Amino acid sequence: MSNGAFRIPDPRNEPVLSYAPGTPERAALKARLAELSSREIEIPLVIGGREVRTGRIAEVRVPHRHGQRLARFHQAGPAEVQAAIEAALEARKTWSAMPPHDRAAVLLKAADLLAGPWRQTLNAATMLGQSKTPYQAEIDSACEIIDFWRWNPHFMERMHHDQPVSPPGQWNRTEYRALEGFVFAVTPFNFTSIAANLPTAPALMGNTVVWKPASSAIYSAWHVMKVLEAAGLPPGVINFVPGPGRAVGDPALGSADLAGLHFTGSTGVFQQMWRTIGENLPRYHGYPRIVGETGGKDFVFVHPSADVDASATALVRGAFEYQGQKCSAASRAYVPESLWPQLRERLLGMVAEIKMGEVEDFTTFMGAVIDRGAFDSIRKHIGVARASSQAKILAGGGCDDSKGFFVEPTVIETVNPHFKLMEEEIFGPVLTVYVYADIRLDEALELCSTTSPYGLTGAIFARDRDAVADLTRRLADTAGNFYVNDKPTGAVVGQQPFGGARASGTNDKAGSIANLYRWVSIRSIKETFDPAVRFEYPYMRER
Ligand SMILES: NC(=O)c1ccc[n+]([C@@H]2O[C@H](COP(=O)([O-])OP(=O)(O)OC[C@H]3O[C@@H](n4cnc5c(N)ncnc54)[C@H](O)[C@@H]3O)[C@@H](O)[C@H]2O)c1
Ligand SMILES: N[C@@H](CCC=O)C(=O)O
Repeated sequence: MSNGAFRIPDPRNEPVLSYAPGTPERAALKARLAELSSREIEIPLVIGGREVRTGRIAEVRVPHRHGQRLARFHQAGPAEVQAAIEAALEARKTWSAMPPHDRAAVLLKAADLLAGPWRQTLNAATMLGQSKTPYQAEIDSACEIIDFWRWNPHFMERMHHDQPVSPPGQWNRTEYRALEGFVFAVTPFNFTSIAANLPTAPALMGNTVVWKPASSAIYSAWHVMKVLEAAGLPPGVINFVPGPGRAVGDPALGSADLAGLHFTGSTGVFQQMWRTIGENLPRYHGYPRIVGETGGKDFVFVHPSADVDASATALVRGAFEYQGQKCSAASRAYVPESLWPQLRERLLGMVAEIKMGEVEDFTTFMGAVIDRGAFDSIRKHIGVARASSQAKILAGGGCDDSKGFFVEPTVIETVNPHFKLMEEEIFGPVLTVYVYADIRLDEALELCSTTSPYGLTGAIFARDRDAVADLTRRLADTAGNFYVNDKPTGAVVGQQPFGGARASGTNDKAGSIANLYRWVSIRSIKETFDPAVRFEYPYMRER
């Protein structure tokens, strides 16, 4: 493998299109939505570049109109996983040896295709398959993927430029080799961009990948695969193996050739996979790299000096955009009693204006939650609040699954800072607020820091600079992505590298050089130009 000599085009963030009335992108997106919605497709596995049909079929339905089937997809089992591993190992022989700029070119071209002719296909697929509004689709399935595919090549170039010193007579080199084996990428339903990044970041570094997308996001994942193929990704570099978690996960994690796991999803699944890897350790050729970004119980902490309108807006956007199904979503808030009457009025006023419905209606702010399982789990959590004397539902609380999986934006106030809904990830449009006495600010900060096991995102609102500095320091371990006077969602590649610690993951920051370092096995090469030809050292001489 050669590090090559090349210069990657300077990355820039893809502009977010507005989709305002009269814009060409709005017309193009509507047309694509109509086209995709009008026909059902069949989705195969892709192993070694070949489509594979297993006949073990599952369905993709539109979450906001579950009577509509979008696709039927074939599911992998152990035999197909084994075939995918073999295809990955075969492809590794040429892909890992390919000059890095050639590998980068595939992603750069895919980014251009997505910024251009493929943009509305992937946006429409994400809207239909995952119930995202045009804006939520645009920031995810267009801009964030394009950013990953432009910034990661730039980070790879920076990495390759990091070389050791060479004293006279020597040349020391650092070679950034691919891991030996295959990388298993396992992706969640809620971000098409994460589905695109988890297999492609290791692939960029020369690895070959077995990719298991989430069953509830197969439709957009399939289109990601098609963009990559259109960009010239060679067969076998990324193998697409949808299927039930364990049916795909167990044989992949049990393979002696497992070199890495690139996971995003829930904390429980990640911990189970880590345990399995630990148990399988004796059979692996090496120590698999484990990168996992998982759940959150993300907070907004409002200081008595905060701007009320800005705090309320951040709570609404942070808690309810994409139906609260972001790992970064604001799901607990700490508000001082001095501001609560005003803040509650602003918050509930905005919530009352939220329109929820079919996302093809461009006036909606929220769509449906992903599936029956999510709907039932969120409804159960709301039921806990309804049944408790320690909590009061201030807005929303309604759930309706007659046509789609709709859950109203829900605001709950609790007098118990350890109420279940202040501690557990719900992954739905539910915000729980704890009102603290202004004079007990210190205690409230301590609660904020220690209440949940997670450490993903958090936001503080304050105008007083001393307070900003103090809260930033005191909440240092609470969030891998920390926001001052902004909502805790919406990280941008190249601007706010994303990831959390504590139970939220390994914090390897997707879309950053830190993440790419996890997908290389460094070789140090020392070349001596004038090698020693006698074994004695000068101190051994008599004179
Ligand atoms: N921290 C982050 O960056 C981040 C980003 C997005 C989502 N998330 C988290 O993801 C969760 C929501 O996504 P989800 O519902 O898709 O998560 P999930 O854990 O249910 O599923 C994630 C993936 O793991 C697969 N899976 C499940 N069991 C498996 C097994 N035994 N072996 C192999 N694969 C298995 C699933 O099929 C899916 O592809 C939330 O907890 C959210 O906070 C975190
Ligand atoms: N990176 C996204 C969250 C990804 C998790 O779901 C954000 O910053 O809102």
